[in-house]
Amino acid sequence: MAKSNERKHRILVLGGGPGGYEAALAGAQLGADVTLVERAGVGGAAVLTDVVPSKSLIATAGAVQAVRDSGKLGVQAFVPGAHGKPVRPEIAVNLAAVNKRLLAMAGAQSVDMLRSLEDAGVRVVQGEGRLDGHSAVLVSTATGGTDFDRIEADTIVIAVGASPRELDTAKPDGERILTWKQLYNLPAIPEHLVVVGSGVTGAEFANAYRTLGSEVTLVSSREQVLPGEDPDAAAVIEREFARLGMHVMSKSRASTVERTENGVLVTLEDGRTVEGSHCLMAVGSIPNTHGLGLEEAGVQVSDSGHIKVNKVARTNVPSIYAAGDCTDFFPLASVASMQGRTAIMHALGDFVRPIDLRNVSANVFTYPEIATVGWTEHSLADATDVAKAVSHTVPLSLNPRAKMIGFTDGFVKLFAWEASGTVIGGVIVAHRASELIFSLSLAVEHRLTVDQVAAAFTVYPSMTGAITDAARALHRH
Ligand SMILES: Cc1cc2nc3c(=O)[nH]c(=O)nc-3n(C[C@H](O)[C@H](O)[C@H](O)COP(=O)(O)OP(=O)(O)OC[C@H]3O[C@@H](n4cnc5c(N)ncnc54)[C@H](O)[C@@H]3O)c2cc1C
Ligand SMILES: NC(=O)c1ccc[n+]([C@@H]2O[C@H](COP(=O)([O-])OP(=O)(O)OC[C@H]3O[C@@H](n4cnc5c(N)ncnc54)[C@H](O)[C@@H]3O)[C@@H](O)[C@H]2O)c1
Repeated sequence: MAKSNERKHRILVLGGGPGGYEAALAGAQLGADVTLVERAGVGGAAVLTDVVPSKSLIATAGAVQAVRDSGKLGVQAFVPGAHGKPVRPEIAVNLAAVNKRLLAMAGAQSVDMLRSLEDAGVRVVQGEGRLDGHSAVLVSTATGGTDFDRIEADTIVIAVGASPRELDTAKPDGERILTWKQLYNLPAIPEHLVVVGSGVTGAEFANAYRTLGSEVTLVSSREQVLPGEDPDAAAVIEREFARLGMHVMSKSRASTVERTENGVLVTLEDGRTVEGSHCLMAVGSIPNTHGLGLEEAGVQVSDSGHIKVNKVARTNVPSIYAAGDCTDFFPLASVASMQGRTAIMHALGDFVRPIDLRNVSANVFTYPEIATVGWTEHSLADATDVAKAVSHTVPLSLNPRAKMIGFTDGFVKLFAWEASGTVIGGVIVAHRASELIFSLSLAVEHRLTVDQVAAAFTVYPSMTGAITDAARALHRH
């Protein structure tokens, strides 16, 4: 903490998403003089267009799915039809109301976060920032607009996020050909949504819109959807997509997407075509680092434009740190926040723990969800100089709680070093897996052994029972 006659450490944060927000709060907490420059709204893309709206839409899809699934538990809904014959009521989703709800929620969360920053003493400047050397930022009204401020700082944290990647041959028009940021203007459920890209974004939206009532075609460039995920988990999701009646076109790349009179025409590289009413482009993101003055400031970026940072979020320029999707770390809100906080702790000489990407937990919000932490099947297969690992999978069809509540599609898979029994990773495919993975995150972070995990009590009956079952199965004499 600075004494009253000392000049405070000046921190300038560029971008108010999870990375920048957390950096600014940490700086204020440690007594620094903090300014945050944000061009759109505090909370960033995470709150305004990406995580919050998408997970709220998915919550609505989950409610629809729960009503549909309730039949399995003996719940029936009938209304009297013609001649008193009972008929099943249809589920109707009012997308305009859903979108209104989620955009209002995102806006309110952004305002709450702005207030928290201001209450903490952070100065928030609305404008577009770019570096002016390695210890100042120029702020303008917009890209190419009028500069109205120049702010000097001892430490700069760049947390400018990323934007949807656009293909020249499939330009989004905001009406029929859409990025995920433009989905929330849809007045009604699209009749037939063609989703291009089967990464996490594509899979989550394809699942949600299918459940909400759209016909959905998923154009997937790979053999299996969700190529970055555990192959057994991706297989469960593919089965679920098939059960939902989604058309998944594997090993198919879209080459062009065009408007037709009433919809869209997607042409694949092999010449096949798919017609739909709308197309969602989910082909990845590009970092918002162009035109930021990084090169002039001497900051190293990768070929893809991501800022290179170390485990304490520092770039090669000592006064400049970077956090979140604009860096070469994992593009997750949780990682962005951790990097933002770590950057400030390091810059101000506080206790800092380098970020270990190996321990990050993540979740794909499909139905069922896929939650992961630590080493995966892919990373173990790619690593050459590591000890031998073992794994055990418990299908949820064997778990009493899963059977009772009717969610048996999924499993718990645990990875451990064979010699020591240390838990090194896990995959949970289950309803609300995101809420179950934390116990495995603790085990991985604190290097618990399978026997230590197995020794903890779980509630009977519970889904977490499958975690201790898997740990018990990995016991070595
Ligand atoms: C559809 C979708 C769903 C997702 N769901 C999840 C999820 O469930 N969980 C999860 O952990 N992650 C999720 N992610 C990833 C998550 O959104 C990102 O990892 C997160 O937003 C990164 O935070 P950030 O701070 O780096 O950037 P952002 O949230 O992108 O914020 C960057 C901010 O910087 C501002 N900015 C940019 N350039 C400038 C400039 N020159 N001057 C001033 N301000 C500027 C922007 O306006 C923006 O507000 C999802 C991503 C997508 C696309
Ligand atoms: N639940 C979450 O936490 C969540 C949700 C969404 C995104 N994210 C984050 O965002 C990251 C990026 O995910 P993403 O899905 O947006 O991008 P991605 O880059 O992971 O996936 C894009 C996919 O599109 C495919 N593709 C590219 N061009 C294509 C074409 N012409 N035709 C067909 N397919 C094509 C690529 O092969 C790739 O599989 C994730 O790794 C994750 O970290 C997280």
